[in-house]
Amino acid sequence: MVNINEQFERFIELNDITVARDGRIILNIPHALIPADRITACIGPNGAGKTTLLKVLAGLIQPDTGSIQFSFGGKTALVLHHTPMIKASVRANLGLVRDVDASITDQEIDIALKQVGLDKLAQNPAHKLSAGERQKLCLARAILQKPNLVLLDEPTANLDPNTTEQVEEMIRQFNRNGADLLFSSHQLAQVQRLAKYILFIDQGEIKEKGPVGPFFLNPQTTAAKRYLHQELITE
Ligand SMILES: Nc1ncnc2c1ncn2[C@@H]1O[C@H](COP(=O)(O)OP(=O)(O)OP(=O)(O)O)[C@@H](O)[C@H]1O
Repeated sequence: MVNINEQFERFIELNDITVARDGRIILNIPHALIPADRITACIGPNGAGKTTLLKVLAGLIQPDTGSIQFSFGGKTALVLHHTPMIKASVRANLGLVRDVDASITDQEIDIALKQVGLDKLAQNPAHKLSAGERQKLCLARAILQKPNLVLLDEPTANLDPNTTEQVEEMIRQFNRNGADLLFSSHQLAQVQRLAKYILFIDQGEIKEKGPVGPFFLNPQTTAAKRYLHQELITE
């Protein structure tokens, strides 16, 4: 693992983290500082452990061993893809966020709907939304939680280029409004457009991390070199 004298304003410190499933260790992080003061991308092959890491950071999965410390408030919101919707309106689905924070007002819900461009669809049935609209609804849910750190699992998977651009702009807006983000992605061009920092995960381990530019120019590990090479020829 490469560590270039890193200093983060806000960070998450992981110590001795392991997650095992079916007798196999799927996440193994002896020690890592993960920045929470910028947009960070988590990349790596299928099955590397990216979603598992995001879920651990969001508190959705309890690791089998180890500890996690936030240097800040630690309020996170996790946006997964394939989030199920209840058979009710877009607005009602968004209102479910009150389970997390009962103080969220109707007015805040209206503002969030507008921010993600779903205000015209507010009364439509949420389970009939397109993939892109669904993702925007999930982003609105995250906005309403006023998190310090937003965790996004493949935020533009299965979205067309236009909707991808809209979602990317929402991510930037989130960041401009003061939230920092950690997202996983298989789209390296997107990673370069959005992220300042990279976590490269392979076989459940953070094999490499650092600023985006040097990582793409000069990856240090064989695993990262191989991954970048394969992704770039198929992208
Ligand atoms: N609940 C579970 N039970 C058994 N195995 C699991 C479970 N959750 C994850 N895994 C396994 O752990 C590994 C890491 O999964 P994870 O979803 O974190 O990978 P990923 O990097 O997000 O992959 P992808 O890019 O394909 O989404 C995979 O091999 C997966 O099959």
